[in-house]
Amino acid sequence: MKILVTGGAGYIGSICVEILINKGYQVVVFDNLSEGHILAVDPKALFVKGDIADRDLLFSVFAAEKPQAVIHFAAKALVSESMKFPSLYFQNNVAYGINLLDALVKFGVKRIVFSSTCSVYGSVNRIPIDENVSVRPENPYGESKLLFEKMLEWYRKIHGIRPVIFRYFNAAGATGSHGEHHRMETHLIPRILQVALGLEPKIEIYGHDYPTDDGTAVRDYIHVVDLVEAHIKALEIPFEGVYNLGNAKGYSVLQIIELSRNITSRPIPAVFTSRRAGDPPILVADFSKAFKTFGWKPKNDMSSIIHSAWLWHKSHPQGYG
Ligand SMILES: NC(=O)c1ccc[n+]([C@@H]2O[C@H](COP(=O)([O-])OP(=O)(O)OC[C@H]3O[C@@H](n4cnc5c(N)ncnc54)[C@H](O)[C@@H]3O)[C@@H](O)[C@H]2O)c1
Ligand SMILES: O=c1ccn([C@@H]2O[C@H](COP(=O)(O)OP(=O)(O)O[C@H]3O[C@H](CO)[C@@H](O)[C@H](O)[C@H]3O)[C@@H](O)[C@H]2O)c(=O)[nH]1
Repeated sequence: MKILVTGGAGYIGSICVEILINKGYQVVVFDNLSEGHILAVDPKALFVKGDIADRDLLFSVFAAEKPQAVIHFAAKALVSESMKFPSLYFQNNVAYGINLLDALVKFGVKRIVFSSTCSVYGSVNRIPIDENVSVRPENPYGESKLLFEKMLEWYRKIHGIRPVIFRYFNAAGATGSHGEHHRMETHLIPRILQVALGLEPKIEIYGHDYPTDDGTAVRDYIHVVDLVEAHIKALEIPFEGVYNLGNAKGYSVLQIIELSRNITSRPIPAVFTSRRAGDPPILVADFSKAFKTFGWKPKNDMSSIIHSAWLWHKSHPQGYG
């Protein structure tokens, strides 16, 4: 089976490509390298440097390669950036995405797996969050993902596309060869590990007045390999719909720092600063719909997530260079 992976040079996409190739899939990666890295792309995949804004190039790749399914990771994916530059998010994640949806229709590709996010929920009263909780995004990033979900639903009704929408909670962790490397790293775990490696002096904790046990924000971290397993199931089993993917366990920023100190045996200095705009206080998944529908559940706990990330950061202190 041949799969087109948009954003396959990025963090989650490159690990998905690695695992797809190991399982014997043929893979075409389509990525503009705005954030991803060519060295993150498995050499057994066909790599096309392109932007999903480029409708002609995208259509020519569909015509030449005839993929049977698409996994759509390509996106701008930072909550904080979206609070400064909403236009980037609506353009990249919504407007340009229309080219991809039209390509599915034109070339008769029915299957698309879409990377959505728990940011569609915003601040919620009920924890853990299941898929029936009302969606009220609190940042343009979450809104842009919700808009793409809605477009998928219309293409499903009108064109018979069979979408699977995965709302990931916080992806983290690494494989032996692939890990998280963003040019301007903003994510909590890689930043903590940069401090552990001595590349940064301290970790800033954004906010200590949240309505949580220790006052810092709580997230549900999910191992990237567990996320990828759900995508493989979506290629192998004909289910559709919207599914939360998380660990169903919340960890505060302080708890993540403490666990990282234990795992790395490094001191990891930390300081409190103000809240980051757009960040909800608590996001924790109820993933029982995914379990009931296609038998998915995460295998990795918080310690193994941080441990795998630590091994990768130690062996790749400059990431992909
Ligand atoms: N990392 C998380 O915790 C998380 C959580 C929820 C959802 N997601 C979603 O998962 C997906 C992957 O996230 P990630 O953390 O790997 O991000 P990433 O930034 O590492 O990867 C995104 C990739 O898409 C590429 N890209 C961006 N815009 C493009 C365009 N217009 N045309 C072609 N390529 C383009 C980038 O170069 C990059 O390689 C995103 O859609 C993100 O919204 C991520
Ligand atoms: O230096 C830092 C970095 C982060 N945080 C906090 O740590 C938590 C996690 O932040 P981060 O790792 O940046 O992830 P999120 O902002 O939660 O966003 C990620 O997780 C979302 C799902 O929750 C995805 O949709 C996004 O694409 C992905 O970037 C948040 O409360 C941040 O305020 C800090 O306190 N200090």
